[in-house]
Amino acid sequence: MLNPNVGGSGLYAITDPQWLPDDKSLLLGVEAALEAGVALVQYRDKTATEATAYRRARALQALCTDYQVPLIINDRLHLAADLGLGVHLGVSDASIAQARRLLGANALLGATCHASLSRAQASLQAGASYVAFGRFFPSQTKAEAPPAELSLLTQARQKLTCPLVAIGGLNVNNLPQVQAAGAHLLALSAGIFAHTDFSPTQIRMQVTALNAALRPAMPSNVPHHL
Ligand SMILES: Cc1ncc(COP(=O)(O)OP(=O)(O)O)c(N)n1
Ligand SMILES: Cc1ncsc1CCOP(=O)(O)O
Ligand SMILES: [Mg+2]
Repeated sequence: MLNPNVGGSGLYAITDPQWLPDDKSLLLGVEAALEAGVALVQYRDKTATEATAYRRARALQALCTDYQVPLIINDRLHLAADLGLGVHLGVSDASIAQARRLLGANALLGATCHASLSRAQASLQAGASYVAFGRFFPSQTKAEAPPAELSLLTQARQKLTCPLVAIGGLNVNNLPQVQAAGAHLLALSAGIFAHTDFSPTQIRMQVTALNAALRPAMPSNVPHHL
């Protein structure tokens, strides 16, 4: 279920060790985002060892459970399986079909589709719960991510009935146009967590400002699949 605080169309907070480098900043940062209202959290950490990733994911799982917000693991399918969590997979990761088999019918499975509607359709056929397009703007977190045009979201909205995630360089200024183009979920990493001096207060204020920039969801905007 999506967080009712954000009415079914909301923020998807993605962690990154660039912005949240240790256990303490990760947990305080994500808790601040949860307090201010995010619909989904993704634990994305390319550099942690398996043991560290397990410890951090376990702690995030407890935190997200308290706030009744789903936690999704990036890339690490077996970690997701060990903890009974969902997973987000890209073109170079494990396949959606394999993840669906391993994680079962109820797991949240996200698929990166860059700028490809046909990849989105194939991912949904294979069992994805949502599809993610982008990057739509230059990203500090992942500068090399392939670009996509906002009109793709409008086309996807006409062709697909699943929740649509937009990612890449989103911020309080461009959020309204990304939502207006058709995104249900707005995925941000730097736009939530990157600050010169780490501060949960800043993160809380940032998420509050992002939510204020979002138009309330109309009933037809609410994705029913999450
Ligand atoms: C919500 C969301 N969308 C896209 C991505 C990117 O996934 P991927 O292409 O596998 O790249 P990495 O994140 O693994 O670098 C994502 N993580 N989340
Ligand atoms: C993982 C990923 N995939 C495409 S852009 C991106 C990073 C998103 O982070 P930011 O919101 O900081 O651009
Ligand atoms: Mg990946």
